[in-house]
Amino acid sequence: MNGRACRILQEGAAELGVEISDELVTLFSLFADELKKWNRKINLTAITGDEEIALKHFVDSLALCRLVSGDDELLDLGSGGGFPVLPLALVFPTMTAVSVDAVEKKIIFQRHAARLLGCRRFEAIHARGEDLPRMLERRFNRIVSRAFSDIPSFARMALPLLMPQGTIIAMKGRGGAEEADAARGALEEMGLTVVRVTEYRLPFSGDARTLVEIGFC
Ligand SMILES: C[S@@+](CC[C@H](N)C(=O)[O-])C[C@H]1O[C@@H](n2cnc3c(N)ncnc32)[C@H](O)[C@@H]1O
Repeated sequence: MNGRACRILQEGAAELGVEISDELVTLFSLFADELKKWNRKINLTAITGDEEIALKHFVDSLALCRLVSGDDELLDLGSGGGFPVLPLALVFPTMTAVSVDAVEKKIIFQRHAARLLGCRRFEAIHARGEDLPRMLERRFNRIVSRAFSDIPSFARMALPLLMPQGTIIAMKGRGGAEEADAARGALEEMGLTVVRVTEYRLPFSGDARTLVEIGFC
């Protein structure tokens, strides 16, 4: 990752209240290089430039840091090239992180990247989210997704995997608050409610972002 991208990562994360040490910058840089290398052969992401990766994948994913912790058992549904789960696993090495995607080559990339980056408490599973409750006994206290599906479909998929005190967090762009409002009826039918909606801007670009937190009624 070039010098400007490293600055975007560190300064952008700092704006979101996340400190990225020089050691972590090296790991993120390694991650970006592998993402670019694999992306030439398999389609992982449309975001391919260093600065864009730093901002739209890394900093964007790290906005979740304010809502998760190193004690969490986190599940990322529809994680693609590993977002937001791998940046979170890097910042919180004690977090137990499980990543799921329906496309096997993306999961193979994530396993490779996690090994390279030393994310020991990370597991990537090739599956459809709908099939997970039949495949896994374990449950999670944070279930997250970015650019995955509409809120009711995501919540329906996450619900059987959620611990009683847990929360579901949807990372949304502009219009996330309206989407959360429109989802309230469907969520109530599942025994869920919107706990909090946080609107903010992505550093540097100023793009609108929304975090929608959902919990049990
Ligand atoms: C638009 S991508 C977003 C990837 C990543 N979360 C990100 O923000 O960069 C959506 C991902 O969800 C995966 N996906 C779609 N439906 C799925 C399902 N039912 N179960 C698991 N993964 C699914 C796709 O394979 C794809 O990688």
